[in-house]
Amino acid sequence: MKLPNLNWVNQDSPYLQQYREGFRLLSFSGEMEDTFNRYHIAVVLVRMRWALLVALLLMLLFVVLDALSLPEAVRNQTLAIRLGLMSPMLLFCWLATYNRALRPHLQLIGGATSLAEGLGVAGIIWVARQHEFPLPYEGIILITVFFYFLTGLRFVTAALCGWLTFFAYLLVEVLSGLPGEVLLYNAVFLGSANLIGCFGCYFLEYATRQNFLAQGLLQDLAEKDFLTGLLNRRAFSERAERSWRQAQREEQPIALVMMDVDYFKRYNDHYGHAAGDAALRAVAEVIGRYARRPLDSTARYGGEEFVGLWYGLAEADILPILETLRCEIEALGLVHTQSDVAPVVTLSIGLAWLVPQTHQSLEDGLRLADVALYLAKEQGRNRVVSKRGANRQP
Ligand SMILES: Nc1nc2c(ncn2[C@@H]2O[C@H](COP(=O)(O)OP(=O)(O)OP(=O)(O)O)[C@@H](O)[C@H]2O)c(=O)[nH]1
Repeated sequence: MKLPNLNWVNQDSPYLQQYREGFRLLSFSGEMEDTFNRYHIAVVLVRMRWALLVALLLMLLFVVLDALSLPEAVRNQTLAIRLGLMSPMLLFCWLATYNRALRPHLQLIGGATSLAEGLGVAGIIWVARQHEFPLPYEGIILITVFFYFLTGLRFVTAALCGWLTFFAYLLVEVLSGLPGEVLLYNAVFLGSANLIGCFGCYFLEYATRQNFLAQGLLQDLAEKDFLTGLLNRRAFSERAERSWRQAQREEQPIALVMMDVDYFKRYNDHYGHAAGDAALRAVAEVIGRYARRPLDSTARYGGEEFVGLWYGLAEADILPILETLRCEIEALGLVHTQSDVAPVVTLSIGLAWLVPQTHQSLEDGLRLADVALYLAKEQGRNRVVSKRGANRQP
């Protein structure tokens, strides 16, 4: 798959790294595999549901067919396998697709169900051979196609089910004394069905993984600042709006923070643009570590300016956090001989702390944070200045 403009994706994006590493063995590294599992289940869920429902209906059709056409001895045992093992497993798996708690385990449940179906058909063939009833073996090919293409099983699970069923069938026929040349033909047909299934299933899963990475890359391209990997201004505004409205509903305080690297123009002029970029990345890496909760966010606002939102913290709690952040930037020790404040890169921080009122907008909050930042610059830089919004404390 060729994706355009990957240069504009943040180079630390895990999706980009995985894309470059490749995934021929159908496995992603670390946490990404877990994220993919959730994505994959969401992608195949509807197909899986329908496949299981159709399989259940077909099973009922075969029950009727068996009841009408098989001799009694074969019929009883066959119906016991269909109604005692195969149908309940299909039903359980189908119901599991509707249960949120079981959904993460659908590969396992689907694999166990598929194997039960495969071994069930092999069992039915065994029963028929014991009573010398000429039952056709093609049912096992039907089941094999079902494993690979309809159940939504991933390659490894589907292949495991397919080949275990294949060997179970061979064992049944060998023990039943099927003539060698017939056995050879059947084995070649069933083996071919498995091979076709393996190829198809591999490429299906490969394409699903490609789509997953492409979606991740597009999302990074749309939401992340390509230099620092923090959220960009637009994505920040979206998230901040959500947090802002929630704070209005729940009457919770919000800390809106503007941060600006001190004397950064001089830094650029003295050390060069590349060094400036590296400094911005280092500063952003620290800032990004300070917003870990779901409603908090930090972003690059533009140039050497960053913005942050912390939800539900009292002013007395957010101030020490920002002070620690400021100290951590100083402690990076990025030498800046041109700065009037310190011999290293420093950060000025403006905090607007407020409980958003219904008449106030996010822009009002950001303006207040900007005023606080201006004061921080005016008062000597490398400091945190706080401005409280004109509202009551919760
Ligand atoms: N290296 C690099 N520099 C950038 C980037 N974006 C903006 N800048 C530079 O950041 C500098 C911002 O300078 P000013 O806005 O004058 O502010 P300052 O020099 O930091 O001064 P104070 O904010 O008053 O402390 C400019 O020189 C921009 O060229 C970037 O992505 N990379």
